[in-house]
Amino acid sequence: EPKCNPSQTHPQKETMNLIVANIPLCIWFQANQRSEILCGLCASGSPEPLERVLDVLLACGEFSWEDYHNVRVQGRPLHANARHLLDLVYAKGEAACQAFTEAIREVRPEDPGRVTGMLLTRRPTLVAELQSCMDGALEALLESGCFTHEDCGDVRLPIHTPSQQARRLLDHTVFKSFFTSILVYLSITELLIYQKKLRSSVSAQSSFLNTYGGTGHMLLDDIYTEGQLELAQDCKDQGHLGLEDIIGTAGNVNQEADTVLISGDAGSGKSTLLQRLHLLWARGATLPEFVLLFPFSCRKLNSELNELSVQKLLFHHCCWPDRDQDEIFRFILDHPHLVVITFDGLDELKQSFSDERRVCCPTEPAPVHVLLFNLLQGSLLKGVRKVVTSRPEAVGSTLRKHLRKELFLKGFSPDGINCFVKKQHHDLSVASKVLASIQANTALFGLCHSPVLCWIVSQCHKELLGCGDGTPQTITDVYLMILQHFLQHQNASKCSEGATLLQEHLGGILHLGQLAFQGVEASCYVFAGTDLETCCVTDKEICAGFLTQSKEMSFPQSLRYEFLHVTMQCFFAALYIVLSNNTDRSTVAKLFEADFSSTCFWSCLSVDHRQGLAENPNSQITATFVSGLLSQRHRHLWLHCTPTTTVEKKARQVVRCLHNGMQEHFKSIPPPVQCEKKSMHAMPGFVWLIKCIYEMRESNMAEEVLSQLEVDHLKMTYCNIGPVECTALAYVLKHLRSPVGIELDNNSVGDVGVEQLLPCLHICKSLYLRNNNITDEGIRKLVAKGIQCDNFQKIALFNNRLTDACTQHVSHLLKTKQNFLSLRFVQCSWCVWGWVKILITRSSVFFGGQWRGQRRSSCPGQDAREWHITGGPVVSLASLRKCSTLQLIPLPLLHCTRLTENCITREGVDCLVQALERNKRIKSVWLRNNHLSPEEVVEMTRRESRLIF
Ligand SMILES: Nc1ncnc2c1ncn2[C@@H]1O[C@H](COP(=O)(O)OP(=O)(O)OP(=O)(O)O)[C@@H](O)[C@H]1O
Repeated sequence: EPKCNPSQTHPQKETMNLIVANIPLCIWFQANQRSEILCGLCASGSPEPLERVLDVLLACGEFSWEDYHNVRVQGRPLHANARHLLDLVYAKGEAACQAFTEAIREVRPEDPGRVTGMLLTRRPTLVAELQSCMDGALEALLESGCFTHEDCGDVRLPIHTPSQQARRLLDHTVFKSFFTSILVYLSITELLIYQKKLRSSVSAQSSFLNTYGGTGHMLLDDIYTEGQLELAQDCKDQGHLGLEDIIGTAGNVNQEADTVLISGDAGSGKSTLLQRLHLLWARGATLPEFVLLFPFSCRKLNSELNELSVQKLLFHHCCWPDRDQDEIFRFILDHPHLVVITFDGLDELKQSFSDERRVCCPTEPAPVHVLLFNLLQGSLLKGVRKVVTSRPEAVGSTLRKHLRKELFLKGFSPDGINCFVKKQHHDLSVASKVLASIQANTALFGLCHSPVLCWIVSQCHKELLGCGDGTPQTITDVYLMILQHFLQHQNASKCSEGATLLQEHLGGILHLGQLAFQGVEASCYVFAGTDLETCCVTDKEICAGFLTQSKEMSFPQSLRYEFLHVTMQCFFAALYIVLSNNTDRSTVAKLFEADFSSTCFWSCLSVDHRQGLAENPNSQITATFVSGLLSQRHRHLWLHCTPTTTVEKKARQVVRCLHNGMQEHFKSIPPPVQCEKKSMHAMPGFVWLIKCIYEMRESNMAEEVLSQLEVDHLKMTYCNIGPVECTALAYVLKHLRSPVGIELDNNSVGDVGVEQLLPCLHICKSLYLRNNNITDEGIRKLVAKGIQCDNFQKIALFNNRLTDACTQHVSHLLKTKQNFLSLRFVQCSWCVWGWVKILITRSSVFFGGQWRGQRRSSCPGQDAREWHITGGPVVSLASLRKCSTLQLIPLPLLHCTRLTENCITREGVDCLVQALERNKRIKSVWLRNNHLSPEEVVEMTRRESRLIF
């Protein structure tokens, strides 16, 4: 066996260096490195590193189950298993070696020699130290699962003296995992005590949900509902992602980077997701491999004006070690991969990300944002895993290059909405009424995909159930509902509504509005008592429900407040803009300036002031609310609050801004290249303007704004379009004068979004919905409407969640709509019979990559050769020779091996020959091992030389 001397430089580190040095992998695998890799995999005595490498190799497909079992032979010594693994990897060639090195990087095993070595060299001192903390050490080992009760009993045997017990414990540790060694190490230092303190403080901070602050406490455990978390990169078959995947290996794109980004829209649940992660870590229920977790909120970091070192930042802002600060920090520096730091709400930081100022020394003080940026880049605390959340608008390319991976949080799924409402209302009859009311209004159902809106809607169930036909349609409607809800709470005895209610509370609304407005202006979301005084916010207004006390660790003495949610702050800022006479006349215009860097308040700042400051996505949300509040539908509410002429003037300003904003986009459309269609590639700002127009819900205005849009094709790929945006798009685009192609690939349209798009299907020539999480139900609704729309002639649905069940709708569409031109499906989970059903209908159908898709999705674990494409289906394939555009035949058949071993009979080959007569593009068709006699093979080869038997 190779000798593993813990005091030497660790072989795994060497391995890493080699990988970095890019030595050809096969050479690297040859004998001279072998013993070092072996030692790296086995030095801890635990099979864990080897097993984790195997997990990665299995997951990436380099190893089959057979390989796995060949390596992991129970009862065989660990070194023998590891040797077998190396042999196998080497035998498999370069690709496997590559995957193996990646796997080692993924697993990045701790330097076990270092810790076990430390236990060895410090053995005499440890024996002495352990005697005084034996109980704590055993408790921790038992709790973590590293020791069993028998192990503890063995250590504790009464025949042993205390020093013998300590020695026994150390002896046991040598044969256990690396984590056991770490725990023993923690036990004799202050670390274990610090970890406990940190866990309990993280648990205390994350047990309750903030939004319920003013309306009663809600335990996170009782209300947490899983949201839809997806990898940003186009990862096929990624399936459902959970909390552990945030740090897990799935979707890693830059192995050298430490930072994972979770992006999502306002209210999509990013903070709540992190809160859940913190709570579960504090309980030891997730990320057990991380010894310390430090949670930060960027919103709160804004108020730290002193320069700090990283050590101070961690200890001062998260949890203060009562003793041995330096030793604990040393542990963090020495074992970075056992530590996670989370930063919630990067978009709320006053400064935008920059990698210009480098700080590499952990004791060097620097402004907090500089520390944060250096942590994210890995210049500080390299190896510590960082998880950061942000709105997508606030993430630029400079940060992206430092990301290990990016995940998108897309709010609740339809099932999630169901589950959340039931958790919110224990009375089942109320829950079902609320759900029925939400489902009856598809616009509202779309809105409820956003957790914050779902929370408001279900919080205001009385208002919701009492509003008859007038249920909320827009985001502004939902926020007006909660405004009314809280105001009515204050009016317990009186029963005023609408305009009267607002008039009665105008003073309070303006005070809170001013606070919110100034906050949005200055990217300030936490308010001190003095801020409240400046805006004359009274105690009664504080208790009205819109504000909640901030859980600020660094200012425990002084009370600080936040709005229930930042979108609530934007709503109050919008109310202030609409109702106050004290705002600048140009406020509305500035709010709508389309270019983000010159939006709103941003442009009020001098250039010097702007430098380094973050852009403010909350201005756009405020602008959306201003549009809604100034719409015709809501103007009656302000009758008694502010002169009608002022409101009308502001409304005209909004309309003008929207009009101008759209014109800017239209002007950016390049003239069409010869023979190509005129196409507009919309930016997220365009979608935002569409949402503002929808909030106003004024048909004339929408029609007028769109009258100047002359394009054949509207491309809105990667624009973060979900059901809410689809509602707005359909409302606005239905006013287009001539039919267009609408490309919505790579968004989160889903079935609910598809339903929302139906009102504009009549002006839609083609609809591209690739990669949009659409199921058969969505297709059913799309087809039902599509067959009534003359212009609708083309649909692309690659990479959705379609099964065989939807093929009947597709064939119905093809049969019913004689003018349907093109249907594009790739990577759908259809089995071959589903395809056949469509194939036998008429049309030009593009089936590129279909076989691959089937193999991956609908027949997991099966090879294409196992499909039974018998004579019947081939007849159907052949029948397609009558089609006008024969795009489909060449593609699947070009991969000719695909028809090998498919039980094809003479009848099938006959049809194939006829089809091939019309198709000269196919060079060869492999038909080996089908159901043909030797005579039939000879005959067919004579008839068609491209057939290979
Ligand atoms: N997974 C969830 N389960 C239950 N409720 C949730 C969940 N996610 C969000 N919510 C509700 O929605 C509210 C807003 O969510 P959260 O603050 O997490 O969104 P966010 O994406 O961080 O928003 P922002 O970007 O504006 O900070 C929460 O306070 C909570 O009431």
